[in-house]
Amino acid sequence: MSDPAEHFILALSCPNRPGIVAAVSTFLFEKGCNILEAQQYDDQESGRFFTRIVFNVVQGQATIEAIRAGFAAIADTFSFTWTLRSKAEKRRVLLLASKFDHCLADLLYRWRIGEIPMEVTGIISNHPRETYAHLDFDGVPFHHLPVTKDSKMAQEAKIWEIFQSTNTELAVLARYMQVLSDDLSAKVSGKCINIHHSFLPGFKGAKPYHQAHARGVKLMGATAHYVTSDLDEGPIIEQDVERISHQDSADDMVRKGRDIERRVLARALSWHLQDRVLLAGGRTVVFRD
Ligand SMILES: Nc1nc2c(c(=O)[nH]1)N[C@@H](CN(C=O)c1ccc(C(=O)N[C@@H](CCC(=O)O)C(=O)O)cc1)CN2
Repeated sequence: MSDPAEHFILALSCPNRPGIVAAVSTFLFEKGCNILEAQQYDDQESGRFFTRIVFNVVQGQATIEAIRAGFAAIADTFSFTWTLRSKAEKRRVLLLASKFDHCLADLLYRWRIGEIPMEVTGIISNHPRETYAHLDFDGVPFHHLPVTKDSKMAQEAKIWEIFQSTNTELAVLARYMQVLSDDLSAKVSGKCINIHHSFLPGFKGAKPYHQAHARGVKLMGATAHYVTSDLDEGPIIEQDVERISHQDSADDMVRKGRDIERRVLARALSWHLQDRVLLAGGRTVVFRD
């Protein structure tokens, strides 16, 4: 029997129609489950329904495996795209970074203090370990994978080999400054989050702060999005901005930008790991905490 203290997260989307909530809630009730949280959204534009339900088992002997097996029948009936997992399950995350380490350092700190529960399967960088001399990688394998135009395919093959061999579920580009090929982007589709250092759509590419400064913007920001083969075009998960002025130099913007990038990426990663982010075509539905 499942321990009532263990909470489970059901996240699903499907073509919208009457009876979805009734079918799901009745199934959970009949399995002795109690709904603890429920958020839902009807997307009129796409005609799709989205919901995230947190529940525990309070009556009967149902195990999560039995609940999963029983739910599959309903999922077929309603054409659900769904996930069901224990809230206690730590997802396996691979971190990638380049020269700038502020997002990597921030995620490692939040992980070590337990703010973001996850298993860090490794750190990959196209720069050597010395680049992060002041960071604590204790217990985390570090992979220095330099890359050039000629070695890109071979380097990406190593990234994918590490992703697969470590049973990684999510890659995080924590200011990893190499554009992933169409092939690798397809392989990690929906399983790779990038932090872009501007408020998209805005200044794309490797140097958005300098573009923003030259343009004289009064607001600057950062964007966390799923990675697709279209550079900086993936479904947006989270964004934030800060007001700046004519007194802010490009370097000031880079400094202020670090803080925005850190908090936006941490929020996006945390929500993804809690199954709060559901893909909706080229967009996302985010059931924030
Ligand atoms: N397939 C994708 N790959 C990556 C994305 C993405 O959206 N789709 N985002 C980037 C991150 N990024 C901006 O957020 C970015 C990084 C790097 C570049 C770029 O032009 N890089 C040059 C090399 C630069 C260098 O060596 O310093 C290049 O790759 O030729 C643009 C945008 C991560 N990958």
